[in-house]
Amino acid sequence: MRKRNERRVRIEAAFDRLRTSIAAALGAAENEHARVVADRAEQEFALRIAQHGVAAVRRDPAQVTERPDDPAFRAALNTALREREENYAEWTERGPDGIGALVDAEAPGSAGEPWPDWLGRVGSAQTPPGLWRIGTATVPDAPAARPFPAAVPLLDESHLRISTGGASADVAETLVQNLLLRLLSHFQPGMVRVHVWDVAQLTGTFPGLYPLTGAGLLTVHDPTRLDEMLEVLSDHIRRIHTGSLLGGHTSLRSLAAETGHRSEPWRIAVLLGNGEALREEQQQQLQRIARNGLACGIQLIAVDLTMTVNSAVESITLLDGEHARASTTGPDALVRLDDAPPGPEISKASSAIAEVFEARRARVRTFADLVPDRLWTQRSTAGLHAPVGFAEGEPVWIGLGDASPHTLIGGPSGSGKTNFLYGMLGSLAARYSPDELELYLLDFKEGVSFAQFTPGRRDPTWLPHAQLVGVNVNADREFGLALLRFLSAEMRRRADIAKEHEVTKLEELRAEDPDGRWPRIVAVIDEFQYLFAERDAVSAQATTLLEDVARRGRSQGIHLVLASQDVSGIEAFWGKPAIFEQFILRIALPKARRVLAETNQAALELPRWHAVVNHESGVKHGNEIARVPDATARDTLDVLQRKLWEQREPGAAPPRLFDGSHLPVLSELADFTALRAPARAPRVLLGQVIDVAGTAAAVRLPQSPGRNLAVIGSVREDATSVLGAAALSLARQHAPGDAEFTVAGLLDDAAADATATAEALRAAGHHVALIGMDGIAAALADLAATVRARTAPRPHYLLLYAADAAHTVLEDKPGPGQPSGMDHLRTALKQGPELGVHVLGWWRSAQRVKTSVGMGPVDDIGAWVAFDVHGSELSPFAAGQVVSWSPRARRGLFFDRATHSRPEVILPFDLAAAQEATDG
Ligand SMILES: Nc1ncnc2c1ncn2[C@@H]1O[C@H](COP(=O)(O)OP(=O)(O)OP(=O)(O)O)[C@@H](O)[C@H]1O
Repeated sequence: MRKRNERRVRIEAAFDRLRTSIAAALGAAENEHARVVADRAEQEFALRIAQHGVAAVRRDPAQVTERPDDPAFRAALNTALREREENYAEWTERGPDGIGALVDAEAPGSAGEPWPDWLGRVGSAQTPPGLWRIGTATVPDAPAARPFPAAVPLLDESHLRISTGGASADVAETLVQNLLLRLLSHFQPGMVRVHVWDVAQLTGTFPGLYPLTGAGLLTVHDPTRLDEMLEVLSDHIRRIHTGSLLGGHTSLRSLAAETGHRSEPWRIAVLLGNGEALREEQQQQLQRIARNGLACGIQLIAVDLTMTVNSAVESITLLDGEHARASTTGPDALVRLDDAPPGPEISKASSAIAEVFEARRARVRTFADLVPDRLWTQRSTAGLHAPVGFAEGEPVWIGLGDASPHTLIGGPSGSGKTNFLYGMLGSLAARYSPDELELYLLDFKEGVSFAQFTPGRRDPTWLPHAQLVGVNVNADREFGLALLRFLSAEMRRRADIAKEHEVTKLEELRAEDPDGRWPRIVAVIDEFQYLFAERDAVSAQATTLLEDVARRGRSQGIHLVLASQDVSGIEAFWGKPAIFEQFILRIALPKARRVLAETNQAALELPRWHAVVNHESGVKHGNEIARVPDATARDTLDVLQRKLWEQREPGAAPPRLFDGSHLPVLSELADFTALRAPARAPRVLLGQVIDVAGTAAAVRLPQSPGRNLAVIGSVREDATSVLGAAALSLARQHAPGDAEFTVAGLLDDAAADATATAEALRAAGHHVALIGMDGIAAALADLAATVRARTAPRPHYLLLYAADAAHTVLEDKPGPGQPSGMDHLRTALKQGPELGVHVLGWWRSAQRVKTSVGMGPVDDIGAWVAFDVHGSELSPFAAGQVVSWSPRARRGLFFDRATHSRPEVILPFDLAAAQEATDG
């Protein structure tokens, strides 16, 4: 952008210099006049020479004197010539060459070179040159009338007005046709579209360009239907303002500078008038088009049309069949217009352009065509733009930004929704670096569709933009909540920092903090309807969070992409227009229902592997139909991913993978490896919370009442995993000998687990008493005695593997009036924690815990993890609150009175894998 502006300033300055040096030269000649008057004999002549112009008098002295040999005349003429030379010296020396060099630089290829060098060759440029050549100029009054090229700025810069003056209409037509040929030949075919309205004739204008009509590159409007053409142009302006330019850009040019591609062709409207005024309403409409058109790529070339425009306009006035004056070269330069190429050459060139355009339109575009030549060149400051498919060979783009913050994608199973997402993600990831775009990808479908973005055994690459990938989460709706919660928190964080900079939006924040890293975030949730699958607390929370992110994400650069087989049944959407309305970009795959507006049936007629892309909330006039390339096949997205991966920052971390079908491995968890001895209030890891960071679920065991842990449930694997993880984490937080462990295996089935735990603790150097059913009563009696005597010398952890299995044994009293084993257990539970004695026990049902701890409130169990226990049985353990929990395989519910307001779902660890890892 800056470069363009500099270029423009340079061009304007050069032309200003040209005009002022010519004007100065002429002005100086006028001053001369005054001086000469004082010197009589010579003066008389000098005066008349000045009046006629020195060049003219030299050509024809008879204008001034009948005696050209008169010494006074000669002296006056010589003086005038010498002074003219002096005045023009700077221009003569530098002017023509300077302008020549400028035009060379600013009008490359077909914009400036003679037609034999380019006519017939099809252009490929994407960005417009600053100048377009019209002919050769000279300044006749200059002492050495050296020629220099004459050119005008056009596209995005200014309109052009041509007056035929004394010349015939043909001359104007040739001039316009030359310019059109230069324009059409410069760019990739299709980038320039021409509309012609000729008041004088129905056909016959620009016959050489006719081959372009069939391809739709040239539209000739009926002389009586100017309104129609003006309406077409106005429509384009309206559409561009409400579409492409909604994201805050004021022109297609600045948008293109940002996105690296021109999203709309230039439309050149040639109006050939006859000098008569247009009707008032046409005049007004034309003025509106002139005013707003340049920003939207609409360029007027008006010949003999009386109109006042208050936007940039250059003008050319024809003088005769060959010459003209142009506003860029000023009134003193005479422009000899370039000749037209021969007619057959013009037709041939037009046909070539039309053919290439048709071929482009017809060619089969693949995933590779979605990938730009240069990767990671776009900046996401104002939004994200990427092509997702093709219409008639040309890319169809999507935009995520202030104007269309979020996307809803619908399509029944097999319609290619996942494939569409792949194409879209690939196209975005190829354009924006990971510093400009971060991806959070979540798939509720069974299967592993997004897993390919994480490193795997066969393919170690990953998508560097991906921060988080969640697969097989259909049973873990909480993971969807976790993602929404994360987005909501990130949104708040961004808003707070923006506020510190006294701005409100990400775009402004980026301007204020140019060195900061502020990527846009795209969060994709495939089959998001699972989030709302049940009428429960998860759905309710999801609705609230979704509303928050959907409404406020826009200004913080956080974009949601929600995809679903069927959006019709999602109450959260239909019942909450406030959410739905934020999803302005709609993508409908064949047979998708309700993604588009109700009256918009486009998806029903869509052929296979096509999509309706609609940036206008699904209303019909926003439909763009795109053919979607295959992004699922081999050598498509996988190849791109490898390329992007190779470009990643050194040290970049792979995305976190949450795979609902796998359990986390304790030894791989940063929360585990960070545990250190000595710890005053050890952190006991029990499993993993379902959140974006993969945080461990942990309880602290300070020396205070109630800090015991109950694991409740009948499934051995789950319960022993929690106890094992707890023991291993405690082992890391005490130096050998600083703590005591008693591990009680009270159930045959769990004996091996208890032994494994004891061995792991011993391996870490700790003192462990491993006991069975026969030793439990004595061990409890000892522990209770220590507690009662308040003499516990060091922390002591009692790990009970199936505490309830010992109930009968513990209920025995050694003698009348003496406390039972159960009494000792209760003493340890109640009074132990404040002395550093903690019970971590597994009970096989909620009722059995109650039997152990006695009736009344269960204050002594400060934290618990429950597995196959129904929510209703758990409320006494959660301070009486209603616990809604339907047990599911390999998931537990965790509650810690000290930190939780309500229980949360956790995944137990896969301890066998941890063991293998340690062994390995
Ligand atoms: N544009 C396309 N061109 C060629 N093949 C495609 C295209 N889109 C999808 N396919 C193929 O069609 C099949 C189904 O596509 P995809 O998995 O994307 O559909 P879906 O709508 O996500 O279905 P589901 O929800 O059942 O997974 C895949 O085998 C994929 O390779």
